[in-house]
Amino acid sequence: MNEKVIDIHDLYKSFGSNHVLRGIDIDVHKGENVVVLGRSGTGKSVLIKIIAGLLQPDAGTVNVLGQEVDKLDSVALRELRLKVGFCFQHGALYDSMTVGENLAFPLKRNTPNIKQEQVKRMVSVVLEAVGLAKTIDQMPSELSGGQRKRIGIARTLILRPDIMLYDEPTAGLDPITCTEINNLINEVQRRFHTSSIIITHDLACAKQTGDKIVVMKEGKFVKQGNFEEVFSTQDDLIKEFYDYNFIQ
Ligand SMILES: Nc1ncnc2c1ncn2[C@@H]1O[C@H](COP(=O)(O)OP(=O)(O)OP(=O)(O)O)[C@@H](O)[C@H]1O
Repeated sequence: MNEKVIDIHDLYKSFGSNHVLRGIDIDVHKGENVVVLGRSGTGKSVLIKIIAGLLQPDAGTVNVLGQEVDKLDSVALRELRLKVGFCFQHGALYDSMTVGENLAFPLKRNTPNIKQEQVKRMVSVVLEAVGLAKTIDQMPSELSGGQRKRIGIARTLILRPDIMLYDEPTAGLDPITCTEINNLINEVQRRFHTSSIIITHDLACAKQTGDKIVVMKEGKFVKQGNFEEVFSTQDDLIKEFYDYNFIQ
């Protein structure tokens, strides 16, 4: 786990007078799952949008897979984005397409000459990887919340990204389904050798998926380490966060 796939130093981002990120340092090594834990509005989504090149930083360096994201031209940025998979909170599936069509869509858009046979094969590989092979002809509206999340992950995986960015992967799910999604995140890490940033305010998700956890408050990281290291502290900020999750 030595190679760094994400290396961020002294990152700042404001929207007008709203100073969202105030000097963030973070690195993610190859094959590592890093959880960014923080309450609503602390800037977690802004952070991963900057990593994905969807937002520009105001100051600091953002190196992703050896490239400075904010210095890339549009062609290079597009290429980099293919290697950085963004799993949106609500799956972002097209309601008018079947599951199979939803999965084929990013493949066809990014590799226009791809053969239909190969599309079929890759769709079935990712569907099988998320445990939903039987849903291929179903519409998204027929799926449960947990199934939609799984299909959202499959749709990101189909482009075989090196990095997965998960935005609140367990939001709105019951505890058992949360555990299933957390297991899937770990399975994706093992099977597809991805490195991940998982942003969440769910402590169970952090505990189950995080090789490293960073706790974010008001645009800064206030603590980092493995779960036990982070939560063994008497620090009021951390205790407040633990209490907020009601798992003592
Ligand atoms: N494009 C934008 N323009 C203006 N302000 C923004 C923009 N994106 C985010 N913000 C602001 O940045 C702050 C942090 O938002 P962000 O979505 O990163 O929080 P979060 O920690 O991910 O919270 P949540 O868990 O609720 O998603 C908020 O005050 C939000 O209003």
